[in-house]
Amino acid sequence: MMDGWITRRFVLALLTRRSYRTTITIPFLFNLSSTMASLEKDADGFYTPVVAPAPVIISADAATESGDKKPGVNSDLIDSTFEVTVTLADQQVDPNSPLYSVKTFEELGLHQDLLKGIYDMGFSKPSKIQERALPLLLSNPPTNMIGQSQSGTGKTAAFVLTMLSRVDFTINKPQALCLAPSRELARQIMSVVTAMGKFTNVQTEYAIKDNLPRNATQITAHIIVGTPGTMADLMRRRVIDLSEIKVFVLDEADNMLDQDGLGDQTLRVKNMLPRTHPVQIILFSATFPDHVRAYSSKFAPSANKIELQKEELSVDSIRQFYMDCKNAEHKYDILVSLYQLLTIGQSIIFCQHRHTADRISARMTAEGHKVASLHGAKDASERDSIIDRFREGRDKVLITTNVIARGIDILQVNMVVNYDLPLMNERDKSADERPDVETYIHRIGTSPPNRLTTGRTGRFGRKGISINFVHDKKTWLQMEQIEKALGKKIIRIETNDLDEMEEKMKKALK
Ligand SMILES: Nc1ncnc2c1ncn2[C@@H]1O[C@H](COP(=O)(O)OP(=O)(O)OP(=O)(O)O)[C@@H](O)[C@H]1O
Repeated sequence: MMDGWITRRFVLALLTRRSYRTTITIPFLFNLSSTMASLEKDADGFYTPVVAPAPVIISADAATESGDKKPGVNSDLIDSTFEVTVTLADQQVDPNSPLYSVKTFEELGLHQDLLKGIYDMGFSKPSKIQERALPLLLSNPPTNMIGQSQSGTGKTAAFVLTMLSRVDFTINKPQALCLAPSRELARQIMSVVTAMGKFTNVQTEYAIKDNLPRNATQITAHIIVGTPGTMADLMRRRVIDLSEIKVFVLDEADNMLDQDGLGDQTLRVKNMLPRTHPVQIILFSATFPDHVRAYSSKFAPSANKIELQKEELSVDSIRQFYMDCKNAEHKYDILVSLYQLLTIGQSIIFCQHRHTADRISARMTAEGHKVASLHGAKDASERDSIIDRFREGRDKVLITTNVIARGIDILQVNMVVNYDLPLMNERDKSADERPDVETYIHRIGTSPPNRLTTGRTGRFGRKGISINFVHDKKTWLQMEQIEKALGKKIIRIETNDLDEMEEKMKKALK
């Protein structure tokens, strides 16, 4: 299913392409209408529209900034063509107030220890989304936030900074909770918490499987990052004292709220939050399909909304290829023949099933290739060491399932292979064989290498390519649907001409 929002953006982008390149701003009428009407789930589980107040929409300019770069830092993140749309919850306030935009971290009035942490991470100034999101996230009284921007635009840093700045370090109780869809992503987020909080006294704890002893009685850490099932369990057993919780963050929020996926667990966590005082709810994701978008407004009521969109979304796109394999077995042969290319940088191979990932990795290993496989059936410590080895570059090829399709930030990854295309039925265990376009976007990203970052490939202006394997009419049609939804041609590469294949790919990676 394609997010209509992205399709509309695409059409709009085509119509207004010149404007995007200038400082002219374009109010997003489509978004206006989608935020004005939210949906409510009725007893049968269907969504019906309820009318919400019209938002005030302000747009930041779309100018590309120049100069003021700190060499060696992720400057693409800072200097990018962009469009930010802010929808303020409080319609009485002046949306053009400079209070709602900052150009430096100093303007945010952060504690010196936090500023030190930020600079120590090499950040010289806020990214585009941070410029607009941070003043809103940090303002008092705390207001909920629903934020959407592509992978790698600085969302994690924004919500981590919010959690850290709201913690009272003199109180040894949990004060911020953050949920992510996988332990790998929770660990990645925690690494940002510890890096940014390096000069503070922040205490942290994981709420991920097998991290705490079963008989753990009390967590006193200030910030807890985890996955929804384990977080809910620790809350239910009162291992987490909730009395001082001030912030509740969902990363990859659309995934976390999806009724067919983690939605129930996430809701359980939310329902256990204290009602004695307000808790700031922060939702961030790169994608918000329409049905989740509506639900998210109920989950985080009266939220400020912020969206950042790069002009290239779905228009130019990352280099995407497909290979027409003869049958399922031929996919394996092709993958093996790609091995040299896969190890130029690092690669992630996505499969539909855990057993496929294991089978391919066992066969490739037996044939002398060095690959690793990671999926949800592996035990916790094994998962940690596999992703750590991959992060450190000790393994170059990772064969996996959708478990790490979202949010994993590994700079060296420049190739993604969709050994199996992502399908809707992987999300909801249904018989729905339509392609899952959101997951596809998360797996590979969809913009060209010159955007600030993409999904797993091409982050920070590095080049990246994706290759889709199709092997019959059904898979070909599924890929065609993805192609149509993204509005970008996926180029065929012959599977019988290895030299041409290598040449094309090397050229794409240059
Ligand atoms: N202000 C900044 N200046 C420089 N680098 C930054 C800044 N903010 C974030 N980064 C870096 O940019 C990269 C992407 O940021 P971050 O992980 O916060 O993005 P994201 O939008 O959360 O991505 P994803 O959707 O994939 O989780 C990280 O390596 C981070 O350290």
